[in-house]
Amino acid sequence: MNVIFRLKPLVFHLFFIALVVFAIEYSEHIWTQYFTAVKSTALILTGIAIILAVQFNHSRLGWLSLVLALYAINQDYQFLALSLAQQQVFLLLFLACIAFVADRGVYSIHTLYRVALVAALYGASFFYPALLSYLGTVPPLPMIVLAALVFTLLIVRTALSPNHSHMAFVSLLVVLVLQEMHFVQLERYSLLLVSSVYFVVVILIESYLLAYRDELTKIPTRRALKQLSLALGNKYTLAMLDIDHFKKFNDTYGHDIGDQVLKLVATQLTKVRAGGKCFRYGGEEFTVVFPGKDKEIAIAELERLRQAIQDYKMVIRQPVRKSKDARGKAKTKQKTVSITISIGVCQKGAKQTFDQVMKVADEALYRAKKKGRNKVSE
Ligand SMILES: Nc1nc2c(ncn2[C@@H]2O[C@H](COP(=O)(O)OP(=O)(O)OP(=O)(O)O)[C@@H](O)[C@H]2O)c(=O)[nH]1
Repeated sequence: MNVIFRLKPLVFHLFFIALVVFAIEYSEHIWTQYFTAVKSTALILTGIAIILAVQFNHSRLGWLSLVLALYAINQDYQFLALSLAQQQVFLLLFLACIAFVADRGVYSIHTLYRVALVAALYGASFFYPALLSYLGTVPPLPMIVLAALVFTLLIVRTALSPNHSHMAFVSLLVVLVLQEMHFVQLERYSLLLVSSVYFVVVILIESYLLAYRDELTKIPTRRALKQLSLALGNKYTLAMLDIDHFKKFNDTYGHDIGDQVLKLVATQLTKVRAGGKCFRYGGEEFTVVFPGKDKEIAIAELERLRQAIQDYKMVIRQPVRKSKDARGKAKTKQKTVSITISIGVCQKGAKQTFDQVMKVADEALYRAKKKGRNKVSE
């Protein structure tokens, strides 16, 4: 179930690339008159994709753009000395490998490793037909089998680490297979156009998420809160939330369990109703903003959240010191703990700036702590 949830954004990727592919395919007859313009546009966009990939540390998408550009240019100049089948094998193998290496800076030794990888895959695809005839199998079945294998690998990789780059690899593979099966018939430069537009979008989305979404809790960051503050009207209520005795929790159970607590609280906060928007302000502090809402509505909702977090029983596994089970593994015991949060609320007053509203909410939070914690204060 969790795996399906992780792969959910892949549907949007496939939908987006299908849209771009079919839009280009169905307008290709118009474009053919301007083929030189299509070529130049595809190459320019590939250049932009590569520059963005290098700039925003998405080198794998940069490498993929470069390989696709070589694949397209090879149509005119045949410098790769590979048959069509060999080129397809090369692309499939490259997709499989690039998904399993990390994004690395271009000005590092890793660039040499990537060049070596490309050279090794070139060799592998060169000898692929010889290998097939040695094994006695007949194309094109092995190509489809290879594609299915690579597809499985990419899906596993995406499920393990569901980022947009991995989803882009899967989507591109789907397009290549559809192309191979003649469901779509894009010119190579049109394919390059599709992939470069797609990669630019993916790099921009990834960079946006990096800046505006918290890596640990996956909720918007303080920077996103600042952004929202510029768009808020004159009426809103803001709450500052802080986990109680979090330092003690960290010291007792360790930083990893502390991180789990942060994730748990964030998950509960994302269930906020009444139009509330939650943010990780920093450390163990969160902010919830209710645009257009009076504080009475916000307080009722915050009370509900406070109660929900208090009622949630978190199970912690702790190693029992020096005890081992029959297989020699360290024994663990389970413990259930409750987390509580304190909340300070402020409704924007006339002429109050966003920073002033935050300051007042922070002072209210301080009072909630003083009153014994696990409280909403205004
Ligand atoms: N595990 C983990 N701990 C963090 C993170 N960010 C901040 N902290 C810890 O949060 C703790 C904050 O502690 P304090 O500010 O003293 O507050 P507190 O212990 O919650 O006490 P009260 O707020 O008074 O109830 C510190 O120990 C930080 O190390 C994080 O991302 N992960």
